[in-house]
Amino acid sequence: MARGNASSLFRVCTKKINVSRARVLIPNRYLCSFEHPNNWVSGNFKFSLRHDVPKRQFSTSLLDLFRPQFSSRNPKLPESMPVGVSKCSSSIEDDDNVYKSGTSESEIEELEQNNGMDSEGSVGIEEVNGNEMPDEVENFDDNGICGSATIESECRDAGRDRIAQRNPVELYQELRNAENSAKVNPSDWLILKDLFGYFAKSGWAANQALAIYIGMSFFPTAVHKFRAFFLKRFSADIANYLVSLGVTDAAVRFLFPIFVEFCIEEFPDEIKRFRGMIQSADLTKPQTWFPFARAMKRKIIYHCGPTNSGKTYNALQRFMEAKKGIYCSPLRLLAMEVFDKVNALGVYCSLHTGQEVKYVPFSNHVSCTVEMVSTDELYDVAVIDEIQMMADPCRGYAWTRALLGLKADEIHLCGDPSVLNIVRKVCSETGDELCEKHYERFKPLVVEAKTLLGDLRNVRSGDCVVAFSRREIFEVKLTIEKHTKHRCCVIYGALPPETRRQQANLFNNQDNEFDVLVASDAVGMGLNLNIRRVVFYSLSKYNGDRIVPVPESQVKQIAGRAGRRGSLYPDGLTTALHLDDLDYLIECLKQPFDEVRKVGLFPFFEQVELFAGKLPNMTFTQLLEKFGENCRLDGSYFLCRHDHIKKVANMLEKVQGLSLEDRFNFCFAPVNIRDPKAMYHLLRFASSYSRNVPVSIAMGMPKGSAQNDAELLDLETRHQVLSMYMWLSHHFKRETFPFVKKAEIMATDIADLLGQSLLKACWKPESRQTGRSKPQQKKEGNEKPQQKEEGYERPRSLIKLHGKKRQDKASRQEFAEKVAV
Ligand SMILES: Nc1ncnc2c1ncn2[C@@H]1O[C@H](COP(=O)(O)OP(=O)(O)OP(=O)(O)O)[C@@H](O)[C@H]1O
Repeated sequence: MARGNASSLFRVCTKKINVSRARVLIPNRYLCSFEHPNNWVSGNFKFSLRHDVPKRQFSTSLLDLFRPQFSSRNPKLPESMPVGVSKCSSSIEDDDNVYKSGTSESEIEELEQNNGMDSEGSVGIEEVNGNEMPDEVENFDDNGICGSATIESECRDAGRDRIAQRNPVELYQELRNAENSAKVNPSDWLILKDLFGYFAKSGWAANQALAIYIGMSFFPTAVHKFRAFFLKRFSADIANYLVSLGVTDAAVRFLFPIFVEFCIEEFPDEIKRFRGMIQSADLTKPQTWFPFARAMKRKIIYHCGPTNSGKTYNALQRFMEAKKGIYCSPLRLLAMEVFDKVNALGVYCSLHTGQEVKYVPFSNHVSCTVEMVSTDELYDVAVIDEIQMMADPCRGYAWTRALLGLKADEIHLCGDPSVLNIVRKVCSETGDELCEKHYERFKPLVVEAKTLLGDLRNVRSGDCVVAFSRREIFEVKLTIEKHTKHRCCVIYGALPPETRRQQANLFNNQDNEFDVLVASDAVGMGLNLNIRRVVFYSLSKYNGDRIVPVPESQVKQIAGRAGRRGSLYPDGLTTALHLDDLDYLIECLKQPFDEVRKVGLFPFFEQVELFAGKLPNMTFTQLLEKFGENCRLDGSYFLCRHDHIKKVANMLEKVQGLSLEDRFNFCFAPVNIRDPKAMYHLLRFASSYSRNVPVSIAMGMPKGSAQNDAELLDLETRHQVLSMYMWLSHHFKRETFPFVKKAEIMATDIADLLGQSLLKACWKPESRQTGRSKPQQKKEGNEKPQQKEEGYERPRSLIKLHGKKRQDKASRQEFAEKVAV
């Protein structure tokens, strides 16, 4: 089931044991529901409990309310009302699947025979008309002559009306008490059978069934059993009525309340189970998860502006003035920077990241990564940097948690305006006071129209060339160093923070030949760099699935790194390598920030544990899957992506002896899931941990710095494994990870070796996964990648390709129109 779909399906307000009111919030815009039998209103449909039904959580007496709407005669119910059969669930299977489970076709065949049909299906009985002619009915035509056909049809209509108006609870009781079904002719029988097939596929009915906790996956089985029940017991007048409606939404709507009664009686266990599961996957009202923060009177100060406008500087001033403060960083690297900077200014500050805890004696301040924020401690001032990361598909939940849960009198948020509106909304829900401070860039960013004309020999001192893959970064470095006098530092995500800092210092320092920086998008946050000009090598990147244009917000963030106040180059410039990309670059910088409508959430372990209690015998991976499908969220939140968590969970399924909590925690370990070596080590760590034996590092130090790219990749992996070991030692029993000190030393040494290796790196890059080629961009038309004689492949402008595609389409259309004329 689509996650979004499931998440907002319904909310049921319960009152003690009985449900007094159920609100069905169905994302189907066509779906109408009712508050009053006689009012055709779109809105919520109310379930009211019969008080005479003891110990029942639901009753469809409430459905009396909307019985009239099921009548085809209800003038307020348009006959052709779009019921909006939605693609509600993958579990609404096709007919075959539906009827495979539960009662078999042979049972239905038996019923067919009971219904007077021989094996060939021919009629062997009289036709049934269950409606007795009402005595008082007299029907005369205009000439005063009694017309028997008219009377008959009128009587049938009256009978149908009676059925349409009847209480579904009574109808259900009648069905239940019936011993046999009435006899109908084969064509009517087929209609009835088809009707149930249609019912099982009805998105409307499946969605409505959720209100009584019949889950999407159970719905087809429930309908199937209901069909068997109904076909064994229906009365002639019900059959007549249904046949008159045909295989239509109106017939489904008529049957639905009877179906509800049937489900409540037949499936109490399934209903209870599903209800428990849904309630335990409730992520609505996340502000209520932090009662202590809610009890405080917090002041939120939003420092809102583009990059390089002094937001963090001002927030940090308040942080340092406070008696007790916390700074929450998006990166380990930035947490380290603030830790160093603040201590250097004489404010004792500790450091707390996933991998390390550096406690500075007498410190009241802490610089931490946002995931490590404590929502138990009290602070005077908290700073949450890069608050727009609340909308990050994977890590957004950490910012949301920090904003909702921090117990601080004053919380400073630094970020661009994209989440301003949603922060306003959150503050109105939490009751916090919000104060907005708007900033402008110190100096405007200037776009250089000339570009590098596709030639990397045009780089200049102070340039930062931005590429979006490790391979491209090394290709660019190689080319620049081969064909110019410049030397390049590199910064990319897989490098340890220490190495990134070392490379940044090398670049910032004017007393060496390293005057050009080649970096990935990792340069967009955290580092203070003396960049004169940001040059985009390309404006497209691989998003894990395919190659896409770099999002505007990211282009802005990266370009904004050029020209920092107080640096050698206070005036920032930006451009692209190719002229083709210039338009897109300008467009991105011109665009206002997109407004974010939803921010991330992820359940705490306790929530997953509660959920697991409702679904025993499920693997952890299945649990995560189910949680994702069934969790409920308010409109301003989304459930963060957890593919990587599921991948780790899946790998760890075979490890016996891990508790649910262990599994949950292991899944958050920082591991590159695309690196098989790192995954292997994680599996090894978990296996040792589960056996309660000391977890060994089982990895030696390399002999020296890397001589080629394969060795460089190996160093990167080794550092990641050590970093993971350190992380685990802080999240699990320390004694099980006794070699953490050794891991720290090794990690520092490897970071050094990486730094040394990068200084002399002049080799062709390799792929981390041997045998897996890099995703190829599909060739368009006759365009061939231009091969520069110097030996690097000219990156093709995806933006231009998109433009060209549009142009081609337009000219093809034009041509087709001309031909048509
Ligand atoms: N009032 C100030 N006095 C001195 N230096 C300042 C002042 N304000 C900002 N700076 C300096 O300007 C640079 C940019 O400031 P800051 O990092 O606060 O910007 P920002 O808007 O947070 O940017 P980003 O979003 O890129 O982090 C920093 O080097 C900072 O030290």
